[in-house]
Amino acid sequence: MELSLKKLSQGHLKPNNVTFQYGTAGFRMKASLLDYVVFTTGILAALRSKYLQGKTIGIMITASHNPPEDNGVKLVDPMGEMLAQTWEAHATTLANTSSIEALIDEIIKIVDLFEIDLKTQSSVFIARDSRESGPALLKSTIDGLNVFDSAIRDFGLLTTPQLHYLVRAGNSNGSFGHPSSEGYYAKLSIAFKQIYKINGLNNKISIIVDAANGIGAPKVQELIHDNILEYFDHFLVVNNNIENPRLLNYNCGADFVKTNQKLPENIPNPEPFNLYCSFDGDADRIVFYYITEEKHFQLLDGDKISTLLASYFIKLIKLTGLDLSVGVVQTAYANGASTKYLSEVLKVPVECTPTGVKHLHHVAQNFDIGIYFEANGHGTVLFSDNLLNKVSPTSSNLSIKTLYYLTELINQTVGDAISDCLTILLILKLLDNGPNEWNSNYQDLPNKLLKVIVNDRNLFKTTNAERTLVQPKGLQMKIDEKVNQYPNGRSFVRASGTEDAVRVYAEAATKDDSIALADQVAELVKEFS
Ligand SMILES: CC(=O)N[C@H]1[C@@H](OP(=O)(O)O)O[C@H](CO)[C@@H](O)[C@@H]1O
Ligand SMILES: [Mg+2]
Repeated sequence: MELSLKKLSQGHLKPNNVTFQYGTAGFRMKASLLDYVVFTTGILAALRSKYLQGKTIGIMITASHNPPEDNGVKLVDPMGEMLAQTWEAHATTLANTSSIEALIDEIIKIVDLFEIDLKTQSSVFIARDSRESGPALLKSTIDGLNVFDSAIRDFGLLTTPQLHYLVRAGNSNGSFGHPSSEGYYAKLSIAFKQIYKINGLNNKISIIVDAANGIGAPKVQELIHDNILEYFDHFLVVNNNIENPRLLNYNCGADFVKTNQKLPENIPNPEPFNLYCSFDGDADRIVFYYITEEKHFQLLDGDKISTLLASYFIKLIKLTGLDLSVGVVQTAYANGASTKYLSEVLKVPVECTPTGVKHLHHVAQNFDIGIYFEANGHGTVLFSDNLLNKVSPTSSNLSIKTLYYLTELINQTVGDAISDCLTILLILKLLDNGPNEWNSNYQDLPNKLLKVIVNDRNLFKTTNAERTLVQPKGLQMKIDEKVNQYPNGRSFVRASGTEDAVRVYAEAATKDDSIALADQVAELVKEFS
């Protein structure tokens, strides 16, 4: 190991004065700083695979919705989940070693701690999004993997959820689907066709997809054009230019639409009540939207997606006659009106977790149907083994059959813009709803999200799923005083896990109040930092 490490580490140096942290979504920052990080992450992926008796681990090189000059890397565990939290610290430690000797020491510590048998062959699947820096970072990652002579399959350009699917398929002996892009398309499109056909749907589907000029563009086109185009009246992908990497996420994409609450660029002649959706740069997030007769923009975000899914699954479960639990998991950023609608109207249990899909995913596993979405559109539905044992494609009950195919259509490893898109489009048809009916189930409370730059965001510590500050001392009390001045007021403050900033969220009965409350809380944050 030492010899190959010395040889392979040449050219990969830790930049001075930077501290790396495996955060909410792996490592993410300016691509120019990442060479050493991807090298050490390659090493860690190989170690993790060896530790798990040679099961395949995934490496995704992406910075999602960040600007084109950024990049990042995250690891995928064998069942398609995010890297186990206990290993995040080891990823951080390796990335912060500042000499080969220190790196060797840390590797040996991990090998000893987990009693890893280095003779076990490691296996890794790797993919990247469309960023310009991707190929060079891929090469450095492979150098890291080769320190331990890993079996590597490079899948080239993929969406993040495709890689999650492939890793799980690669570890599941065919029971999850074929471990190839074709296997992914086949699984989704077969389920889509079956749901459409067995339910006797005959209205065709229309959708315009804004793909953020990211990798979702060619992938959703491949899936739909090659497999299910005959079910669409109108299917168009805009912002589909991945040839010019500078356009990625620029004035388009899920994050732009959610943050600015307006149409992305390049939507041709927007028509009232047409349904649109936006992916983010690596296609693991989706938000929908439409415009009204008066040309008002209406956002159907992660909270609206959750509520649509919950109301549909509650109806479906009744028709199956099965005894199955349904629950929804949100974060503190979920609009208060959505939480109220879910618990008071739909009467489903709603859980709140800290930000980051790994937290939501974990809690969603407590239900037979665990629906989780962050407000920004990242989420999916998980189905329990109990449920999977009760559904079958050969059932004589149409609802049980439909439920079976939904478990195939929905990517249970992670939020998946393409899979979520197909699922929502079908559910709208099954409920015979248009975007306006979907949007009418509750009205969002006006809200405002702000970023405050502070000297040290680590001073801000929270509890109660990030809704209450415990540090700096005294700040929470001041926030509560402000909140109490506004009808339906709610506000909380937390340090971002992906950016060097503190986020302030506020909602209130009117737009002006939500802005005023956010501004006042932001002022308090500055005072206390
Ligand atoms: C308010 C917000 O949207 N936060 C995002 C953002 O996390 P922060 O820890 O807030 O920076 O990026 C995460 C990773 O993509 C995503 O999971 C999360 O929802
Ligand atoms: Mg993303």
